[in-house]
Amino acid sequence: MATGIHRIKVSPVTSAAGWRSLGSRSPGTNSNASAIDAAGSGGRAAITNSTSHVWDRALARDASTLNYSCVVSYAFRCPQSGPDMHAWNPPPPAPNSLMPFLATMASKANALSRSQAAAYSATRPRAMRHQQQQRLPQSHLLTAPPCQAADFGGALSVVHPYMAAQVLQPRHGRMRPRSLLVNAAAGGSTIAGSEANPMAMGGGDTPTEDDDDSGLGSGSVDGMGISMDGVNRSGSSARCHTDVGLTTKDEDTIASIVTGVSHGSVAIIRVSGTEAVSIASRVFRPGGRFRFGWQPKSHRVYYGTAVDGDEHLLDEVLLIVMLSPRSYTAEDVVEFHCHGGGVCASRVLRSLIEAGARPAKPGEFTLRAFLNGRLDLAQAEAISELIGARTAAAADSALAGLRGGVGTAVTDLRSRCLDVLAELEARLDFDEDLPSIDVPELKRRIEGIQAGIEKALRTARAGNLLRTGLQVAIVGRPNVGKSSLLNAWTNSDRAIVTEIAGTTRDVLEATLSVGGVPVTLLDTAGIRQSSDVVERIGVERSQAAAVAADIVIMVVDGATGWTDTDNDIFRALWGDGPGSSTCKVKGLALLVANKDDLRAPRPDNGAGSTTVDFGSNSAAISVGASTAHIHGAGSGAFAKEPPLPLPLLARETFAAVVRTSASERRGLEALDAALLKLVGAPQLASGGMSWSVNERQAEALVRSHEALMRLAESIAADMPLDFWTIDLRAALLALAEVSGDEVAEEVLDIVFSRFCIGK
Ligand SMILES: Nc1nc2c(ncn2[C@@H]2O[C@H](COP(=O)(O)OP(=O)(O)OP(=O)(O)O)[C@@H](O)[C@H]2O)c(=O)[nH]1
Ligand SMILES: [Mg+2]
Repeated sequence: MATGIHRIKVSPVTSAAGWRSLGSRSPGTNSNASAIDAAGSGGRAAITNSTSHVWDRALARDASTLNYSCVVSYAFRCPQSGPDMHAWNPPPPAPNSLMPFLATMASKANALSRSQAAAYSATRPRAMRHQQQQRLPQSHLLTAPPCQAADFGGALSVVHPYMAAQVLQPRHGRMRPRSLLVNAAAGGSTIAGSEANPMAMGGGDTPTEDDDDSGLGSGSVDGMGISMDGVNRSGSSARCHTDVGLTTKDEDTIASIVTGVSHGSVAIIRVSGTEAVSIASRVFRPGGRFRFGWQPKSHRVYYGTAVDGDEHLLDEVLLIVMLSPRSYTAEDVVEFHCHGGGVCASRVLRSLIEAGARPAKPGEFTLRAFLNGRLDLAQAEAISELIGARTAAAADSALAGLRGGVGTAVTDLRSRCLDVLAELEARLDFDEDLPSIDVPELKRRIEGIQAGIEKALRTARAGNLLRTGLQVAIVGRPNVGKSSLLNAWTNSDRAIVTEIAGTTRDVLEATLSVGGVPVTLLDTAGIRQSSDVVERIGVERSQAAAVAADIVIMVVDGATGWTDTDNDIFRALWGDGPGSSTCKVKGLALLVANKDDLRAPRPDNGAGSTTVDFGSNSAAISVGASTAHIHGAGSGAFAKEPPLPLPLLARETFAAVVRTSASERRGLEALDAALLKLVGAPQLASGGMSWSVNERQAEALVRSHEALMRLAESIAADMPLDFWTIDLRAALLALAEVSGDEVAEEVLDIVFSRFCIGK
């Protein structure tokens, strides 16, 4: 018994470090600690033996279940009568400040129809089996009148999270990680609720006057990761914090320049936190009619000046106030729009820091947005990707993620998993009451979820290509037209081109977008034996570039064909072919036969055409309206004699031969197509794409998929139901990591450390 709450803290699905970070706060110093203390010690101590059993088991069960359903269960009883009055030690802001919240929950619960209630009636946890005699009908459970203080007391029970999730839908955005689940069942009244999105309580993106005045949405409950902040309504809308307990969210007001450091005409400084307005007021001097008195209103722009502590003028500025929760961080935010160029913004920022703000750490604004429930983790990552996007397709993909693409897909998969879990749990709890499980149907549902995961995983490759791009090294002997090809492909004069062999000495970079994939082209020095020290170093660098590249394009002179020198270069790089111990190149390989314009016309293949012959694994595709053709081929070699006679090893190494004329800018479309086909992303060529999962998300999805595979094995082996639920919960947990509903502090650190300062 002594482990009630603490057992939850170290439950296998919850970051132990996360809970420790909450629990380590000294009791009484803040509402978190008070609430935990009340529930963890005082509350437990006050419960009678028989009820304690229910309490303890129910909490322990729900701690694991709820974690999977974005809900942290926090059952409590209010000190309405008897010794429970003393259970809250020290008395937290509850119950009075909790009442408006509970009233909201009750009215939401009341809104749920009886039929829905009946549908979920079987989902109550096993703990309630012990209460069957006193069990309230579900309709009663959900049609309790709005809560009054007197309604609390009596036996405790916990409502199944699945039902709780149905009871409360956030008005904005998605369900958030930390939720409240309260069910004080006795004396005829029951409240069931789950605080999902803090926005749902205190308003969201667009709070209405009603929201501000109702008093119902003002509180947030802080305990077990749920905030119970006092609400300051002086001029601002409700402030709702959800401390996820994973990364400690400090209460500092932070400031940073959020625009780039390069010279622009405007620089923006963002200040975020509870003191944002007061700190900004110490620096900002309003002009015009506000000169003699200024009470900032949300989402208004004010003109004025910024000053330092000695009232020295620093800059003329525009000030935008965005009060919580209608801001990027969901905190009070003030932005200073200064003159660009660095100096003005730096001086204003310094003044803000002297006035009490703290410099923001990298990614801290977005971290706060995540912690405050403004974004899920996948959306936060999408912001970082959007900022770093190098092509329009990459930006499109990041935008799709930012608008909830990944999160929505994963939420759907999770809710399907939860449906299955609820059914299994119900069989565990009420096996005598319910029909047995339809195993073939269950298998079908699990396969459906697996298919959904696989579909999400299929986006990973294209997403990765868009995010990281490709390094493509162009190698070959001198004078074959490598630099000319780079210039033609990038439509630039980046590289020096002369008829002198050995013109390029160093590795030269140029970027381009190939069907939306960001490509970094590396032009290299022509590879040959040389007594010239500088050229020798250049050749070494060429080889090093080829070794490190994702794709190596070897250029030969298409008019003269494959020569002995080409063969030497090929052997130096690929040795006895890919996979052999002598092969240095790790990436994929393409062969370009340049100077196609100089090639003598052949009866079967006019000089104006460009032919791409793929080796193994390629199907016939046509490349737009160009004259290029890509032929399917047999295994491991060109199906028919390629347009360029090659030794067998070369045929097996290069996935395709592309004929180009750099000087006439021909064959470049075919080169694009060959490159995209080589990396398996021809669909990107059509431009734009939907969301994609990143590496971290893909890894979690793979774990979820594996857990479902284990579940399928458990079913096939006719293992007990308990085993099935273990695997299903593991699958759910992995899915929760994608959106950040359950995520370790270290993961958050890694994700947000990738951001730059000011984001
Ligand atoms: N006719 C014709 N000439 C080309 C073509 N591509 C390049 N050339 C010419 O070939 C010569 C060498 O071109 P570069 O691009 O400098 O060749 P490179 O492979 O970079 O040579 P190095 O830098 O010395 O290794 C120049 O005179 C180009 O004008 C082509 O497609 N057709
Ligand atoms: Mg060159």
